[in-house]
Parts: sequence; structure tokens; C-alpha cells
Amino acid sequence: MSTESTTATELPVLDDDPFGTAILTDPYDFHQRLRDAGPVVFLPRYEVYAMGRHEHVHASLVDWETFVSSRGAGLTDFQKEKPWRPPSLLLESDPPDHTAVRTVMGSVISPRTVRGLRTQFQAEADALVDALIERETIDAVTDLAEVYPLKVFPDAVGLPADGRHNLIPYGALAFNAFGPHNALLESAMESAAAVQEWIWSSCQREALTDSGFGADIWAAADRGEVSQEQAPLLVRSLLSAGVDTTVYGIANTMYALAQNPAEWELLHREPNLAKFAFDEALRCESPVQTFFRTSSRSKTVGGYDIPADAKVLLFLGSANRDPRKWGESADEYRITRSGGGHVAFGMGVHQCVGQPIARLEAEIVLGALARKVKRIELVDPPTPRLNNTLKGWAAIPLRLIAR
Ligand code: HEM
Ligand SMILES: O=C(O)c1ccc(-c2ccccn2)cc1
Repeated sequence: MSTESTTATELPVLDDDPFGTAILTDPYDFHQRLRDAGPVVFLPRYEVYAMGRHEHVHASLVDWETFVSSRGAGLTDFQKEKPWRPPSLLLESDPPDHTAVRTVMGSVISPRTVRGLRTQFQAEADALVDALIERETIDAVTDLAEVYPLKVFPDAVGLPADGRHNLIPYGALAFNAFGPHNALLESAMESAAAVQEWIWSSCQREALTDSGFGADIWAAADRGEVSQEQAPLLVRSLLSAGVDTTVYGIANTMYALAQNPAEWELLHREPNLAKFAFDEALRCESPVQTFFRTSSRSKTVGGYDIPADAKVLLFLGSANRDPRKWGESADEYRITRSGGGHVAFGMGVHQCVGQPIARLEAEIVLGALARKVKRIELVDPPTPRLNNTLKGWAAIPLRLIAR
């Protein structure tokens, strides 16, 4: 138990709506006000405690005993309201329950297995890029960022060829569901009702090819490492978190590069910098902007008291642009920026288990494009795609100037 500060300072308050259209579209002014208001800020609109500074977001992610996941990674407290679907065995669980299934998923998505995907990922990227450079203009979202992950990832999981278009609206629902019951969540619920049936049937052993991440999860169940009931839920985790995140990540990287021609020029000269171009975009255009924890006990953070049983909203996108960590160039996109430390994949026991796959997809497709395209130009301003958790684009019209 932490020693409580007896002279708790009055919590700063901000009346903004972090799930309203204005901030979902352009959060950066709010992030600065959040960081400057203090280590912890109360948001009365949702009665939640918000953190925007890198130091405290990082510390809270690591302190899984105080800031738990089993009561939901969204606004809904699973101790008070029924989840919209059976909880994730990974995301919405705490050690020790979390540990066993995380160990299994970590062995399924092992470095060796992921390395084995490189040849196929490269072949798909080369084919896609060769088709794209034949065209004067493309849309970096609908022709690239949505196409590539929707081909290589379901193949790696072992999903059947038909129905894969269901993965995008299902992911949109899963990520909208972490936010409040606003118009975004309502519309996502409507459009994904039929999709949920396809998702669940695709998690069953008989729906999956006999080699791939899905088969490996079922093989772990056959070895008794997880139960037969847990296996489809673990496949559901891959389908929930493994597509929209990489789609937004690749699209956000393309937009950052289009806004910074010198960075593209450097990448074209040195395509092996593709993994750094992706990582820097994850930092300054984080696909996953926020999610929640629930306080299992009262905790003093930066001199401010958070009571037990409170919902704590962590602003990853803000932490990743905190000048206290990244200096005055925090808002700038620089692919040669040194060192990691961003929290775009989270931190601690729940840090993204799919990270190696996401990084491989992005490194390969961005590298393939950079090799063959001398310059990229924005044809029109991009169209935002609004989501309670994810920040990114519905359309990014680009001109590709090949050699
Ligand atoms: C750019 C792409 C991605 C980003 C930005 C991202 C981000 C994240 C973040 C921030 C978390 C931590 C959530 C928390 O702490 O509550 C997480 C967890 C997770 N991610 Fe990813 N992710 C990405 C790609 C993927 C992929 C490709 C997969 C599937 C193969 C995946 C599967 C998961 C799973 C299953 C968890 C839960 C891990 C656990 O709770 O132990 N993610 N991801
Ligand atoms: O296991 C699942 O179903 C699942 C796993 C992870 C996420 C997630 C949440 C916030 C940020 C990034 N990923 C969502 C769903």
C-alpha cells in the first residue's frame, strides 16, 4: 500500500470532451493543455482521471497492480457493467491469469515464426508496389494501408479467403467500444452486428488452415497449455487487434512522410530506414491514442491523489509528444530520431504481443515502396477516420513520382 499524501493538492480540472469530434480530429492542443495542467487531471465530463505526461503514463502502464486491466481497458468498469463481449483473456486480465495465456501467445508469435513470414510478406509487398507505381495517383489508405495488412495478416493467421472485409468494421467496433456510448460507438455497433458472427466462426478450429497463428493456438490447447474454451478467444484477440492497428499505423506513416518530403528523400536513398520511419510515426502520430485502466486502490501520482475504483484515462498520443521526454522537437517527424521509449505499443505486462508482426509488415511494405518511388506528393488534404481510440485517416490521396 502506498503512503497517502496527507496534503493532497486540489486536482486540476479540464472540461474538454476527449471523445468529441474536435479532439478526436486534432488532439494536440488539448494534449498540451492536459500535460501543462498537471500530472493527473480530472475530466468531469466522464468522471475520469487523465494522464498526459510520458513519465506518469509510463509508470501507470508498468504498475499493473494499482492500475488493473481486468475491469476493462475502456470507460466501462466490468465490476459495474456487463462487457459488450466476453472479455479478452489477454487485454482484459491481470496476472496471474494473464501470465499463462500471454506466455502461450508470446510463443505462438515467436521471433522465429515471425522471421519465417518475411519471404511471403516481401512477395506480397513487391507485387502490390509494382501495381501501384503503374498509376499516377493512389490513395495511401484504400490502395495500400488497408490492402497489404488485409492480405498478409489473415494469411498468417490462417483465415479463409472470403469474408476478410469483416475485419475492418470489427476492429473499428472493438476500438470504439473502449470509449463512451457516443455516435461513433452506436454506428459501429450497428454496422458490425452481422460481422460478429463471421468473426466468432472464423476463430473455430475447423475454420482455420492447418498452419498459421490460429492453428498454433489450437495446437497449444491440444497440448493443454490453454483450454479448448480459451483457444477461440485467443484467435479472436488476433482478429480484434491485429488489423485496424497496422492499417492506421501504415497510413499514419505515409501521411507523416508526405508532409515531410526531406524524410521521404532520405528513406528513398536508404530504404532500410523503413523500420525507423514507421517507429517515429508511431511516436508522433500514434494510431492508438488512449485507453483506460481502473485503480484497484488509492494512489498518489505526482502529488495528486487518485481514489480506488476510478477509471484512469492514459493518453499515449500525448505522452509520445511530451517535450519533457522528447525535447522541443517533440512534435516533429524525424526518422533518424534516436532511441525508442515511446508507449505506442504500450508498456509492461500488456505491451503489444503483436509488435513484431506489425513492425515486419510496415518495414517491408514501406521499404518496397521507398525503393521504387522517388517522391510522394499530397494531392488533396486527407480525410480523417474518427474512432474513440484510434487516430488516422479514411483517405490520403497521393501522387507517386517513380524514378
Ligand atoms: C501498429 C500496430 C499496433 C499498435 C500501435 C498496437 C498497440 C497496442 C497497445 C498500445 C497495446 C497495449 C494495450 C494495453 O496495455 O491495454 C497492445 C496490446 C495488444 N496487441 Fe497490439 N498493436 C499493434 C498491432 C498488433 C498486432 C498486429 C496484433 C496481433 C498480432 C496485436 C495484438 C495485441 C494483443 C493481443 C494485445 C494485448 C496484449 C496483452 O494484453 O498482453 N497488436 N497493442
Ligand atoms: O485481445 C483483444 O481482443 C484485444 C487486444 C488488444 C487490444 C488493444 C487495445 C488498446 C490498444 C491496442 N490494442 C484490443 C483488443
